[in-house]
Amino acid sequence: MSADRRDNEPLDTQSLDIALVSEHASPLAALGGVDAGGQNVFVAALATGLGRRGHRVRVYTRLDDESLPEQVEAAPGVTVVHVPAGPAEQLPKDELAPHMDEFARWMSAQWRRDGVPDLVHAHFWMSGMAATTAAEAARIPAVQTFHALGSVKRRHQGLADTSPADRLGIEARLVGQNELVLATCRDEVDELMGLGADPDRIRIVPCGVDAGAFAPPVDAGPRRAAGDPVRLVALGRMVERKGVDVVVRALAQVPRACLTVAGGPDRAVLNEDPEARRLLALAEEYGVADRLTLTGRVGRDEAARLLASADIVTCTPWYEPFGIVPLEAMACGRPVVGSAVGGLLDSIDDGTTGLLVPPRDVDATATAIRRLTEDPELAACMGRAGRERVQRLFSWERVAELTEKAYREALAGYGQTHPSRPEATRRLLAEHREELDRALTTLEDDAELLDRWGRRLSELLAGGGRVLAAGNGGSAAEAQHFTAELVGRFQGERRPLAAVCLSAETSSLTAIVNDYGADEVFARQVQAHGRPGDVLVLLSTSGSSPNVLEAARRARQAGILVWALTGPGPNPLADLADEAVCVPGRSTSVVQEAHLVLLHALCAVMDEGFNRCQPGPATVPGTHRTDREDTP
Ligand SMILES: O=C(CO)[C@@H](O)[C@H](O)[C@H](O)[C@H](O)COP(=O)(O)O
Ligand SMILES: [Zn+2]
Repeated sequence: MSADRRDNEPLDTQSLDIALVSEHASPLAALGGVDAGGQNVFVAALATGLGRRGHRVRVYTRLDDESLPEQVEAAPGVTVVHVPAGPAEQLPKDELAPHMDEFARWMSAQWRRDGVPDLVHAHFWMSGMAATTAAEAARIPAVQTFHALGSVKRRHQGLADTSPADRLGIEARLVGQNELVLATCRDEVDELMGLGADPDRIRIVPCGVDAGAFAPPVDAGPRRAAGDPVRLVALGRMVERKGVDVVVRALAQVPRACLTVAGGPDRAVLNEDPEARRLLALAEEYGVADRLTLTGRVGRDEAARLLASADIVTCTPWYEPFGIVPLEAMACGRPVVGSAVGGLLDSIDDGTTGLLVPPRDVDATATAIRRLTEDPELAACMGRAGRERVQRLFSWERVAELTEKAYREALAGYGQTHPSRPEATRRLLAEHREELDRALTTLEDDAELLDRWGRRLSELLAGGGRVLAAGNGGSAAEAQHFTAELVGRFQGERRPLAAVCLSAETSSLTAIVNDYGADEVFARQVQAHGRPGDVLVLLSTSGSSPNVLEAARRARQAGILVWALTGPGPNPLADLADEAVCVPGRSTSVVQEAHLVLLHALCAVMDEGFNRCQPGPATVPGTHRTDREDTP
């Protein structure tokens, strides 16, 4: 249900209809318990959390297997929608961007069919491409979580970065297009500002951890006898930037420690993995090979058990957008030695729940590990503080709550800058009225002149003289409106008066344009119909239309009085005319409307003067209706 349709419900409590877009990372992978990446877990936990808070959540993810149904009810209030965009097969992430337009079109059509959500929240830059396109068409706010930024990846990976070349530009554009950008940590806020983000439109919503699945061991007996080796655990993908080599090198300086590295490909093929081989070779080189174990891929339960079994969890990446492992380690009640980068700066409370060390600094890493191994009390205390910290700050419930708060702010902000259609029209009318009001107020300064014109007209017309009027476009209509008031009647009965609208003479106009050129259209008619002493009323908002200026010149040559109604002065027509009223309106429409008010006022003054010169009803034979006051 879109916000437009619920204007009466308070924005801070109504349940929301939310679209999450996660183009490559389906929450079903995480909800099904299959090994899933960080974004799958995040989107699944967020969707479930929002569903639990009473919102309707639709998660849009790419159909990458044609046997999948279009929609899956994934959790209470949560539907996963498979979007056909590109081939229905798994594609590398770097090949998905060209399919995002199709993704947006399909999603827009589905919204038209099944209801437009209140807002859309995209995860990762490519989802943002689809989400912002669909949001703009549906007039709803878009919110973006990048999870990882191309600029950071490029900085750290250089040529090894295989992202599409336009990723950085698109991320910078998304930063401006979204109502709010959700950063997962303070470090990301700085990165976003580097991309040009307005700090007022960034909110921090961290990643969360399931402190039920990741928990300290139930058996809390004595962990380690004096002299037992210290157990270090590192968990993560088997890639160089995770910096596990730093810990391998540090082992040489921490004689009693052994390191278990979990993650990467299946154990069976681990020795084909380049990073695994590099680590093993390094361990040989440093003489610590007997203290290094690589387990290969582990499931979630196994990962939780491993972390809980550690004395210290190490997490020493070169860079890390957020980093979920420190949260999982803290949830397991373990102290963490982590690099002082990215999200780790927020998740690890340095000196309280773990120790931060500069990235790629072997000596500092070894020192930190030794400090904790030499002081098991401190390590235990940090472990307890870590668990308390994740329960307080990094629960998925809190993530859902912070996200919901951001959504409501996005909706309120969007409501200010993108009012609903009737509201926008109401504002337009109010602004127009104000401008018109200002213009009409200044007309009161011209009361004396109008009065003079009115009296002059009544004398002229009573004495058999003639009024000519002309203008272009809207002003042509005003001119015609004016002459109709004179030839017909304005408010009361009187005889018909001689008034000709030159811009209403279609045959003459076309013939003159055709035979003499556009500048002559009014001038030639002035020559034809005007007599010395007559009045020519010329209307022009710009005061500079050549055909109107030419008419003014010709009239003055013929001894015809020229009165001009124009927009803001000075202008050429006002200069050429005998007298002019220049309306100080900014818009043409206000000037035109003010001209009509002026002409009606002129008719009123004229009628009043005319009736004084020639009192009594119309003297012209023929039928006339007295039940109507003003025909035009
Ligand atoms: O009514 C409008 C705009 O509100 C137009 O038709 C407008 O009158 C035309 O563009 C005229 O050609 C403008 O001429 P002028 O008022 O500058 O002499
Ligand atoms: Zn107009």
